[in-house]
Amino acid sequence: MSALLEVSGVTKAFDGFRAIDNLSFTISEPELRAVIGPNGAGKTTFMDLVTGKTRPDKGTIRYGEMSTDLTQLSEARIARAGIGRKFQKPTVFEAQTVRQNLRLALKGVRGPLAVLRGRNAETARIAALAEQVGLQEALETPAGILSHGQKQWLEIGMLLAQEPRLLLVDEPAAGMTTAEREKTTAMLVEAARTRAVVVVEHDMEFVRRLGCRVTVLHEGRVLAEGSLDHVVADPEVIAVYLGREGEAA
Ligand SMILES: Nc1ncnc2c1ncn2[C@@H]1O[C@H](COP(=O)(O)OP(=O)(O)OP(=O)(O)O)[C@@H](O)[C@H]1O
Repeated sequence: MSALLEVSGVTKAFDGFRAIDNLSFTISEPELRAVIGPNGAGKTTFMDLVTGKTRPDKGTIRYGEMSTDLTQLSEARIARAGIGRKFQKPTVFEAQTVRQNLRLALKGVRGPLAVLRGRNAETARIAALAEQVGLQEALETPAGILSHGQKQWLEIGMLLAQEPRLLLVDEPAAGMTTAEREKTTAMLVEAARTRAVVVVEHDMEFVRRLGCRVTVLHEGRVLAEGSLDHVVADPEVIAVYLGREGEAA
């Protein structure tokens, strides 16, 4: 395990308000990491900064062996460097089948996999991806009639087709049934065996099942980090996050 992403002293303010405030933390490769925190903690802004959608006012985001500073790269360059992002809402091509969606995703493959040629190799790769996301029985199904959970899995499959080194996933469990959540957990755990996967999630049960290191953000900074048991026992985390959720319940 070595550092793949190193966020150092990153600050981003909107109209004087610091959404990210001198944020520093590291993600290893491979690793599965959960990022949690109350509304407005800066989770989305963090992902926007890593993917180049937003530029920081200060700080660096170093990535890969060459410690490339992502804050200097365009969104397209960052994506080509192997950083994939899954937004909360699935964005699959509804009129296309699962197979066609996966085929389209493979067309955008970067690097050594671009040499993947011939129908057999492509068919095998699509079958493997479909199996990875539990859609092997649905290859000829139009994406539009998949369940919400299946659409999310298809999109995860489409991202995996791009062989990302770092995959950012925003609230994958939202709107899923319990059975779907369990399958999603297994999928993310498996994907993180060979890459870094960062999951932003509100659902604590889901985070518990991921069984990974957890980073708690609050007011744009790391409030606590460690196992879920460690962070949920932290008095500051209880005060700003768990306590608040408890009140809302
Ligand atoms: N483009 C923007 N302009 C102004 N303020 C912004 C902008 N983007 C984010 N913010 C503010 O920055 C803070 C952090 O927002 P962010 O969306 O990153 O939090 P979050 O942890 O993802 O919250 P949630 O869990 O609600 O999605 C919030 O107070 C938000 O209102």
